[in-house]
Amino acid sequence: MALSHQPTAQPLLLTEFYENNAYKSDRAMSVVPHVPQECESASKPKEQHQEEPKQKAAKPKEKPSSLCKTPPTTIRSKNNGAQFHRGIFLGEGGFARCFQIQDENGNVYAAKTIAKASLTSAKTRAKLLGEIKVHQSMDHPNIVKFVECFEDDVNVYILLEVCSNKTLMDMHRRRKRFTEQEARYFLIQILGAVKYMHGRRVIHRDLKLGNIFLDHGMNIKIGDFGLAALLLSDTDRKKTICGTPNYIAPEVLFGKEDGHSFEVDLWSVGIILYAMLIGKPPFQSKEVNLIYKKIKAIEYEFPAEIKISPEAKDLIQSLLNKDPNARPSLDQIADHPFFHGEMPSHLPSTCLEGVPHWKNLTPSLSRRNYLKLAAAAGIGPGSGDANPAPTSDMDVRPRKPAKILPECLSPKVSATNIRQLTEPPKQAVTRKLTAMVSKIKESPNKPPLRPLDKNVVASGLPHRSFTDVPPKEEIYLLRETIENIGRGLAGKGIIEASTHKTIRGFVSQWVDYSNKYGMGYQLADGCSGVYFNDTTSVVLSANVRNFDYITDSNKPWAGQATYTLDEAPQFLTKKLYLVKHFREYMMEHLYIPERALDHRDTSTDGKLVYMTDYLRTKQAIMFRLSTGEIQFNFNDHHKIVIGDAGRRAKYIDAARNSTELPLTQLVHRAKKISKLEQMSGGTSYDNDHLLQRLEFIRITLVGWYTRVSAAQSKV
Ligand SMILES: Nc1ncnc2c1ncn2[C@@H]1O[C@H](COP(=O)(O)OP(=O)(O)OP(=O)(O)O)[C@@H](O)[C@H]1O
Repeated sequence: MALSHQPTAQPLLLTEFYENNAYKSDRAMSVVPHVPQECESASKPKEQHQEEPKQKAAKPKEKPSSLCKTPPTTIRSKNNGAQFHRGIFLGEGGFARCFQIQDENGNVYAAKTIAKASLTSAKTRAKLLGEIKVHQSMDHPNIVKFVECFEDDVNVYILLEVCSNKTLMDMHRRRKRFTEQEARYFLIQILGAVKYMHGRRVIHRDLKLGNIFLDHGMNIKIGDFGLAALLLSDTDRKKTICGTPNYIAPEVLFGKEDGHSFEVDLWSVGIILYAMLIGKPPFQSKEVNLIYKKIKAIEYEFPAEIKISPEAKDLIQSLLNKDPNARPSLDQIADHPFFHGEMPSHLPSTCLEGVPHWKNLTPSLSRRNYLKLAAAAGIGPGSGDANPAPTSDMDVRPRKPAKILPECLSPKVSATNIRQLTEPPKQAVTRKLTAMVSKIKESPNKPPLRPLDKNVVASGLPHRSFTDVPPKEEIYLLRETIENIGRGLAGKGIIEASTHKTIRGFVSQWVDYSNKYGMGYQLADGCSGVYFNDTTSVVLSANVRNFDYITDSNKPWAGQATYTLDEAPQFLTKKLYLVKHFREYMMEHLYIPERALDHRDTSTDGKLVYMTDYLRTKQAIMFRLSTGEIQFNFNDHHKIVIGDAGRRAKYIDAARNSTELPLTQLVHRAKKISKLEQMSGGTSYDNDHLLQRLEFIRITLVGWYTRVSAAQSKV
């Protein structure tokens, strides 16, 4: 029976099982066990800018997250029977693995997945329940949205909004330092979120670059409430020593008697600002005990070689004050002269990779941007008192209606129960196959998403030449399977289920220089591009006046920014040069009159079409385009483009005769030709091998789908 958690008249109490009790989880080293007052414990941190130096560990312990196996493609909630389609792997922490997940309405979420096998202790379960309850009660534009949580036989899933640009830590690793404009932009949103939390009496206690996520629009989303604490009253103090060494406030480490309160988050904000501008946290050291010694003595410096404004220095110094009560309040921080500097209205996703440049950020425009951002985050002028305390218990109860929480988190569940729950059902594989087959029989229009060809599943690569005639029993599945794979890939965010009913993109020429740079191509609309080996792309418009730069080209969260050639950022000089070079080469050596084919201009929505992936096999080369279309160029110059998630096809024969039609019709035509071939004694009727080509496409897509799935589940 599911355990229902009704809101009670009591304030939400974050389970404090670890108060005065060292928390021994390996989880991301966010908790420092038994930090001695004089810091005698020593351990070896990571070499560079580590957020989480290693604890003193007598024997290496497996991370609880390693118990979390990749969930099945279709996840069924035990709570209400809802089904979700599992997508790509997003990341791993100490406790959880995170996957993209899609519900039946097509909504995509990040599913923080925790293996039930890692929840054998009552403390761990209580801790997770605490995290869920606190996070569930949060509703702020700069806090990761909590959607719901549920369980299946093996895992607990926490559904969150997807933060497609990962964390500030990931961006920091690539960039090393941020500009003051970026730091200002991020900081105002962080302050707004922290003010909101504190207003609801929640201390985060683990604010750090790695727990600050970025959504697709480069907006801050604070996440991971695993160490959050709720203060029950104004005089309530917390005494647990917890946090991440580089970010931990002195009163947490050394104020055991007095405990700590909201101000620990302000300290972490100071560390975050320093790290964003200087490139590493202020007290970083190779030894954890040295970090603590430096924190105790507030021993840090501003390296002379790194230029930062006196306002930034002043703000950092005021936040890194040993006396928690002397630290400025959140609204005072937002009012600091540091925020009088240049403030952009938004950040382009290209700043994930390189230093952005702004033109004309005048003081009045910056002020307007600041006011707008501050208002949206609920901080700064006119946003009310700093840290408004809730006046009644109501304020700290979950906002959302009562939810059914995972049964396995009930205090009544024992470790043995959990183990029983997590044991894999016997003969699961056989059952899955049987179910798959009967599903095909019962519902020929809705075959399952799994590949059907066992050899392909095993090798992940096509194993047949397209001139082989496919076995009869496979033919009837052809259309359904292509459509199906299309849908599967669309579900994984790999191709779009297009709203365009016609095929738009078409690669007219290509040059494979992937041993050094990448795949160069020219599209039928006259644009030229290179898919670089680092998965970024640059596409040049047909008139060679502007270009688009794409990060993570092969990912659903690819970032695309447009520049004119005159304003090309410096970090793109080399890539731009290569694109022009490839273009000239293709124009000079490869020009073939493919453009005579009737292709529409694909760049009408302002963004240029680009290649998102490619695959070469012995018989064909396959290109995937940002329009969601997949093009197959066979070695004998026949081409087939599959679009609209497998519902539409364009067929171009060797003489460049082009036909575009629903895939069903192409399959029908192919079957007819095949029949005629058989009637004419098995010899080729028109040399098109159309059915075989489609079968080749099906198998390649199956193989590709399998490889992508395997790569995404490689954990
Ligand atoms: N909302 C999200 N959107 C995108 N990716 C996410 C999201 N939440 C988590 N991730 C990814 O999953 C990883 C693990 O998540 P998270 O850090 O919350 O797990 P954890 O085990 O609780 O972490 P920790 O060890 O810090 O306690 C993150 O580092 C990130 O890469």
